[in-house]
Amino acid sequence: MPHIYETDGAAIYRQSFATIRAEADLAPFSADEEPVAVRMIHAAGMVELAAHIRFSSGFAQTASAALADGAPVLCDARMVSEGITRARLSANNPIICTLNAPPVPDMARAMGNTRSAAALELWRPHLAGAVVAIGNAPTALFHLLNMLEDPDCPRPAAIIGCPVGFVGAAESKAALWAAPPVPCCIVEGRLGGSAITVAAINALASRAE
Ligand SMILES: C/C1=C2N=C(/C=C3N=C(/C(C)=C4\N[C@@](C)([C@@H]5N=C1[C@](C)(CCC(=O)O)[C@H]5CC(=O)O)[C@@](C)(CC(=O)O)[C@@H]4CCC(=O)O)[C@@](C)(CC(=O)O)[C@@H]\3CCC(=O)O)C(C)(C)[C@@H]/2CCC(=O)O
Repeated sequence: MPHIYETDGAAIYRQSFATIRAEADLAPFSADEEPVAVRMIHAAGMVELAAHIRFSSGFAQTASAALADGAPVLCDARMVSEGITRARLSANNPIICTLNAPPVPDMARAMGNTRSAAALELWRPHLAGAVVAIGNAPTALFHLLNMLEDPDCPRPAAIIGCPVGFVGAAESKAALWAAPPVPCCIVEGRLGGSAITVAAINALASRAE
């Protein structure tokens, strides 16, 4: 007997989002934040994620407006940069991931840091007004926060800080949340990851359409 399953992509999305809205506690989110949270939950397949998502005041509006204005999206990993749905970005926004740029391994050795962190040094010319999407590397988020301690470092418009894992993820996000240099979104604790981060960008980009 062949397996019977839903084959209509739009119907699958409709059913997923209806399930999330029925099962997740979305009450803490504003009207601007809710579609972003729903899409992050969708990417994680986990309605309990809702309890760990935090938006600083004005984040969703600021990030959406920056995307609508053509802000670059700066990504820590290729998994993030490749996941962004280009068609949702109405302003042909540059999507930049410097992780695999040729100088990065030498820079990392010289800095005594990871490639993920060293790659952010190449963001400097693109940082002003950008939307930052960190979905993998805790060291990238820590390094960004250190860069932004310098008042001369250009400011991004908004930061999605959702690195995942057991070493530095919770701590880097707690540091961002404790003193956000610009509006930000985090997933508290060990949870996070590239897919959740991409989902947030894709939701914010859709709002800008
Ligand atoms: C310590 C690292 C962690 N990586 C995690 C999870 C995942 N990483 C994947 C992949 C394919 C990549 N991770 C690198 C970014 C690589 N990962 C690291 C680093 C060693 C250090 C980062 C940090 O601690 O901040 C980092 C290398 C570096 O020097 O910066 C990656 C570049 C490694 C590589 O392939 O060379 C690569 C990114 C590729 C890209 O997209 O551009 C995973 C898919 C794991 C796998 O391959 O099995 C997975 C993806 C998770 C996600 O959703 O993004 C952690 C868990 C973040 C971990 C840091 C914390 C910890 O608890 O260990």
